[in-house]
Amino acid sequence: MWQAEHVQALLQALHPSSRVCLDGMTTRGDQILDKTLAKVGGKGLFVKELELALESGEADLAVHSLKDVPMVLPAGFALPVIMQREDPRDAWVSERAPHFTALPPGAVVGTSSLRREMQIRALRPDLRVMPLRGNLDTRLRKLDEGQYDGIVLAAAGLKRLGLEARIRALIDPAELLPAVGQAALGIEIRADRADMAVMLAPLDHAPTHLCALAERSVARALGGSCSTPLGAHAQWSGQTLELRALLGLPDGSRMLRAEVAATVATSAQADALGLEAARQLREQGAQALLDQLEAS
Ligand SMILES: NCc1[nH]cc(CCC(=O)O)c1CC(=O)O
Repeated sequence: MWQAEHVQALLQALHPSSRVCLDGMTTRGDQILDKTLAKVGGKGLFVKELELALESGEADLAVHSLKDVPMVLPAGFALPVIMQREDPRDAWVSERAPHFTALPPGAVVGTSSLRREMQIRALRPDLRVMPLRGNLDTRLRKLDEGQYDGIVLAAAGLKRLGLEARIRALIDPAELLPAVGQAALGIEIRADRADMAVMLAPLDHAPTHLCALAERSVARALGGSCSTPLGAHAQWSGQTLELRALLGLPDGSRMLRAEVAATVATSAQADALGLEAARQLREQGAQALLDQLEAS
């Protein structure tokens, strides 16, 4: 809702003679909270219901956390706008230790993300990683009740909801590579709504958009799902796009890394950079890893 209200306010300011209305919806991803996302399975858990509203014309645009948007959109939909991203890092929230690497042996870390679990266990195989789901308040409450020694979640969500004070450490992407699209908002429309694309265009942030395309390209090329332990993070430094990607097993026993950079000005070049990262991962045996993940 914060994200939708944020876009509503920006759009309303851009188009004072229009009325921008909010139609709050929940999705399967919001409703099913007793399972990890990897176990709920299926693509588009956080977006499908919104696409139905776009399809029927009940809604003109849908605001998503880009992280939750599948790498391939269903036919007839488009994602013309990627907004400037918040802090893309993961955050460490704990009263017990200044960082998860400083926890005593056997301590319990909460996260339901296989990407986070893999990277935490690679650095600290002795820690116990336990499932943690629910909205931000629920996750913080479970921590405060003492079920975990610390939890890891996206810094962006905490910052947006004014909970930044809970952050004990912002984790360096070199230690914990963020998810594809983390901390960026994407706006989805029906592909035939050229009128909406024009109205929304000023909300797009070109550097974030290029980063997001590169990150999404590597994930798409590997053909994983939300249960694939995959991280990808791009940074734009004026002209050069730097992209890092990481694929491995949830227990952290195997991790493949790619790092690529190129001068990027167009969407096609950003896509190509993602493909190059995927190629590097495949060269190191990504397919065998993906097959092993699929079978497990
Ligand atoms: N459904 C998971 C999800 N999708 C987006 C965010 C956080 C905000 C963002 O990355 O934009 C989260 C929660 C989390 O990872 O802690």
